[in-house]
Amino acid sequence: MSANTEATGQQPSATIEATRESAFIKACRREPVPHTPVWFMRQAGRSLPEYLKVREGIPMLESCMRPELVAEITLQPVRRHKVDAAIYFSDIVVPLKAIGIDLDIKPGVGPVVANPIRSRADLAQLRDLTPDDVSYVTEAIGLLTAELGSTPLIGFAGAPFTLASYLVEGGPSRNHEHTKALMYGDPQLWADLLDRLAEITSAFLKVQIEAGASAVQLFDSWVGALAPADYRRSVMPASKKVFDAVAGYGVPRIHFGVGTGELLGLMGEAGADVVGVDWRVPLDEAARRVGPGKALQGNLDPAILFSTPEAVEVKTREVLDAAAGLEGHVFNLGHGVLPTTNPDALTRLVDHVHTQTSK
Ligand SMILES: Cc1c2[nH]c(c1CCC(=O)O)Cc1[nH]c(c(CCC(=O)O)c1C)Cc1[nH]c(c(CCC(=O)O)c1C)Cc1[nH]c(c(C)c1CCC(=O)O)C2
Repeated sequence: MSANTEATGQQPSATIEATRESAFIKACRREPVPHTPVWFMRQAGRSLPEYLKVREGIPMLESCMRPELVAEITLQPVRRHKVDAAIYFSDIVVPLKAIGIDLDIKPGVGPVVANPIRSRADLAQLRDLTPDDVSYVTEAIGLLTAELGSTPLIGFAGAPFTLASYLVEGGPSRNHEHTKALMYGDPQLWADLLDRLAEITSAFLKVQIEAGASAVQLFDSWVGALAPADYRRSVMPASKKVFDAVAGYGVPRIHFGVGTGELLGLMGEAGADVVGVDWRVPLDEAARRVGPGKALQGNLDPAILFSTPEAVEVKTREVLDAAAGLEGHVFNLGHGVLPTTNPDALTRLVDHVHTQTSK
């Protein structure tokens, strides 16, 4: 293990202190809250006209490397919607770009990798990530925490499986055929690939926490493609390595994937403090699957926001009722905000959850 991915067990930074009493951090820690905290995956982005304006003419990856722009985009949904946490504006492929992988984010498509990783020789593309590779992240988080005060900033990274899926397929994939071919056909190469990605991901999360992020979310968006036995054997060790690497900081660790109803218990076991749930499994049932000692995050269907305000309130009530007996609940959508969502529906939803749950 390289020096920069060892758990440090450092004292909490000033930012961790400043945000400790926030509803979001308290819910993650399963402590009593003044109201149910709310944030949205993909809350910064194309649903906001102010985002489209500042991004005009700037390619996605370039925008992730400009600290002032990152700070502005990250703050936009906090100002507009009054969400309880900010999420750092970036993308899961940013650390891969930072270590020199030839990739781009194509509008309307997603990450596209020039030279997919499918052989042992291809592994040489993956070198260690150092803080110097992502100095713009440290700089942007410094700007952000100064602005955010007691509002927590969530740092994030892609989990080893989801990153591997982009690297092996060469781009977005519905069936993950090359990824699964490698996973089943060359288990040792697969394990080595995921272990390298776990090292890079751990280093990237540490940079964010040391710069001032007061929680982290590991996105394993596409891992729902796997059966539990395969997850346990071929993915969980690498995800666990990431969670273990940042355990010493004491910041809440959130783990999220889509279509992961059958994996929720294992995803908690991998080391998360908070398990993210998509809209397919009600939160009370998710709590039974995850077991005690974890908070849950979720899980309103993002598509419901295209319906009437009354329908949104009915579905929100269902989520809050299912969450009533949980040890800790962070309200979120079951996946990211869809790009054509009316931002007013999001603002209304934050206010509605706050008023419905205020003690
Ligand atoms: C799988 C995944 C990716 N990126 C991410 C994931 C995991 C979350 C998930 O499951 O949705 C994570 C991500 N990507 C982005 C964020 C921003 C922070 C936030 O507000 O949540 C986060 C957390 C910005 C982005 N990442 C991307 C955009 C759109 C680019 C643009 O605005 O031009 C944004 C705002 C590009 C991207 N990057 C990726 C996809 C699928 C896309 C969308 C492609 C498209 O529809 O254009 C890969």
